[in-house]
Amino acid sequence: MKFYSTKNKLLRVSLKEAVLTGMPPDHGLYMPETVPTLTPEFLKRVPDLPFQELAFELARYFVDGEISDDKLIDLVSDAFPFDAPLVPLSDHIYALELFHGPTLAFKDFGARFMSRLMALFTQNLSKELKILVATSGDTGSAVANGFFNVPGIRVYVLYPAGKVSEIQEKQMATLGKNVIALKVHGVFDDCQALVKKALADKKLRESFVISSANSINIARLIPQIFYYFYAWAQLPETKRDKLVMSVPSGNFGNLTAGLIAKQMGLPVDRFVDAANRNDVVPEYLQTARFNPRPSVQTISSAMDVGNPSNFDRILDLYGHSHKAMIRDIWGKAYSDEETRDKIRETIENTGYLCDPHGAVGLLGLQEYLEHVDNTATGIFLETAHPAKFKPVVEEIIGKEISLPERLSECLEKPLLSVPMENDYEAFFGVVTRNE
Ligand SMILES: N[C@@H](CCOP(=O)(O)O)C(=O)O
Repeated sequence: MKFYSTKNKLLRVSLKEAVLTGMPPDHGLYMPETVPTLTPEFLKRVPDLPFQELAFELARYFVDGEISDDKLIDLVSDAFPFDAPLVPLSDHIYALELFHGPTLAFKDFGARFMSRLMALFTQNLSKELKILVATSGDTGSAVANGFFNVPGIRVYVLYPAGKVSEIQEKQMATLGKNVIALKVHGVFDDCQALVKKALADKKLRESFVISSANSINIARLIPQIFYYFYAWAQLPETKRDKLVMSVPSGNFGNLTAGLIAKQMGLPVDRFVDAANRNDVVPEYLQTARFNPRPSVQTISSAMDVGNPSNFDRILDLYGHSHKAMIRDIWGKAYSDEETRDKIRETIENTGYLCDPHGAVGLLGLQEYLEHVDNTATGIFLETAHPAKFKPVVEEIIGKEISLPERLSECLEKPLLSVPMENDYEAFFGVVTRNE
């Protein structure tokens, strides 16, 4: 399988090159040259496959010819020692819990797969690999955890000062060693712009091997395809025919992975793009105008993205046709007030505690099922554990929630982050410094 740039379909590279460079030199994004189509026989087998086996079977299409089956089996077994259970909230609404990994967010799927892939691809590399990552909360923690202590790799995590939860900050900024946390005076989009500028910087590229662990890197998206199939497979057979999946969205890597899964043959009728007040994509879906703008802070902070990177991939998947895109995606944005009410109402009515991101997903799903199509079964993605947003969630439900042990461990440790201005020269200086 080769990967092309969304800016130039003639530019084709191997998976290794796509993963180790993160982004094509023309500032596009890498896409698989063909989206593999699954046979009906394969789909029939999917419900019988444990997650790791399903991950192996699906990953094979993308790593074709570059990683042996033996190595790939080891990679997926090591990357995914946790589950992604589907939890019913009613007879037609289900939560896909993606927070059972070490940092309690869906980003663990992408970060752990990617770190192992990169470790394989850099085995004979004489230089250190520098991974640059911008985060509004969850990516940073998952990447820091996934790459911590990996020999030959140094990670630079850029996060916006004061705009991630206390727990997220502790998760990414207390590790030290090969994980350098940079607390940037700015918003997430500033961090992302610094990373993209560095990836395109010829001077840096000449001296170092540089890549990104954000969802601009195709290695983050491939493993996210797996859990869409796994979710569908966990539904009772009678409910698998007409499915709607609601994806809380920020940088749109998660939704892009779902759309690729649909093109591969996942029987999903439509996706819901559930957004917070950072609503440039729902706005595009409604108006056909894409108007990126600075992000605003919300209680679903990991989705505070004003210029989502993966929108270009979604455009590419639909041949830049708005008409084609809205056949597959319906989008809506929700306020913090609506998110708070949804968390409160859901725990009161069903006993299920959503995190703010999952609550946005549930809001979108319920509105879709009530007003667009009431005959479908719905799954919303519960992307993070509610304890990651403890103060916000406790204030909403009016009672304390306990912290899973793997979260409380890092709370005792001191923050090691380095403050940094939103300034490329400052970032360049940090990345080029000899540690
Ligand atoms: N939601 C993100 C923002 C970065 O997105 P990514 O999917 O491109 O890594 C976060 O939690 O940091």
